[in-house]
Amino acid sequence: MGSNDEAPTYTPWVPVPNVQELVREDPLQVPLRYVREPEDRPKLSDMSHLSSLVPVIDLSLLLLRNKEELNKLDLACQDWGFFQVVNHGIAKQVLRKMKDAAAEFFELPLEEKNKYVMSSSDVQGYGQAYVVSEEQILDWSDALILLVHPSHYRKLKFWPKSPTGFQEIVEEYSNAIHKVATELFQSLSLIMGMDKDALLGLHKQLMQGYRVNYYPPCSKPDQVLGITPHSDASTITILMQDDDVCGLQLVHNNEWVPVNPIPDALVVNIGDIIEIWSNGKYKSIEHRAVANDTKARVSHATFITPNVEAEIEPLNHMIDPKTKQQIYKKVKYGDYLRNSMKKKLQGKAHTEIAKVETLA
Ligand SMILES: O=C(O)CCC(=O)C(=O)O
Ligand SMILES: [Fe+2]
Repeated sequence: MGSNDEAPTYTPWVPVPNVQELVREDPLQVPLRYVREPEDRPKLSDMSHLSSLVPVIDLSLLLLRNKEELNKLDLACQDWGFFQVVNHGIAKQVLRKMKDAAAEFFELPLEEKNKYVMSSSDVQGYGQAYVVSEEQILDWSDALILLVHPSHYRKLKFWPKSPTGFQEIVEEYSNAIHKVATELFQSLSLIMGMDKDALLGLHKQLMQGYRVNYYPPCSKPDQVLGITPHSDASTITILMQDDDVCGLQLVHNNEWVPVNPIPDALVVNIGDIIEIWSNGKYKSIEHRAVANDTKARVSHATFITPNVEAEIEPLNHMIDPKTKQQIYKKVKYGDYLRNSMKKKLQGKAHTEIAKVETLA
């Protein structure tokens, strides 16, 4: 990791094939290194009725400090670690422009996209992140990852110049998401028993990363995963999904529950850092994406995180005064992030570094 002024890098990654290109060459091939163990394969039976259970939060009500909505948020963070946000105030046109620009980018020829290819020692750029060994089973997806805030972390050489206006729309979309994130932080601060500005302050200087995931269609969707089950090493993640292609699933009561898109809504999930600050009261839930055999899916994840220099530990007032039991210990966010990025995605394994060891 570099000094305070340099963008985090952390890697190196093992280079692997471009999945979109594999499918372009032969839509029927599914190389063995993508095939999951039987117990990890998705059941593609229709579970979409469960999706309606995922909480839906109205941000305009949160901004009015509506008690019922704050209560709903509290339960969503405890029971689900996930919710969909409606009335978030971002113009449909901004969402549309971001979706169109990203879709156009992924349709470019490989040599054009490879102008922005992630080098093996970086987290920014176009490629396949979290591949750390030749042996690991690979995800059925490609991604473009950009650090957006703080702005001196931006490496503009990775910001696509094509399609025209891509950089401007990333900026506009990211600013709009940033506003939603800070508004959500106010309500999260309140339900965590703090002053409305407390969470933002705990970030020191907030970092924001943007990751566009591209999941090509797969001829054997029941044998692969678009993205391996994981929790996010963020404070919160704000995800924009396609309006008509499903794929995201979360764990709830030991079942994989799909999070089907509500048009123009945003999906928010609680990341590991809120789980740590709240000493486990609010959960960073494992999620994954499944592939389908008909249509490519694109998702846009914005990771909001503390500064690499910020020290993270359970908030005093969130530790039970009777038991004083602390699940997590103090960790520097940069160390936490570096640890999580040098491992393959594997559920919540990367959170162990912040756990208090318990005597067996
Ligand atoms: O594509 C999705 O729905 C999930 C993406 C995701 O979990 C991530 O980028 O961390
Ligand atoms: Fe995620």
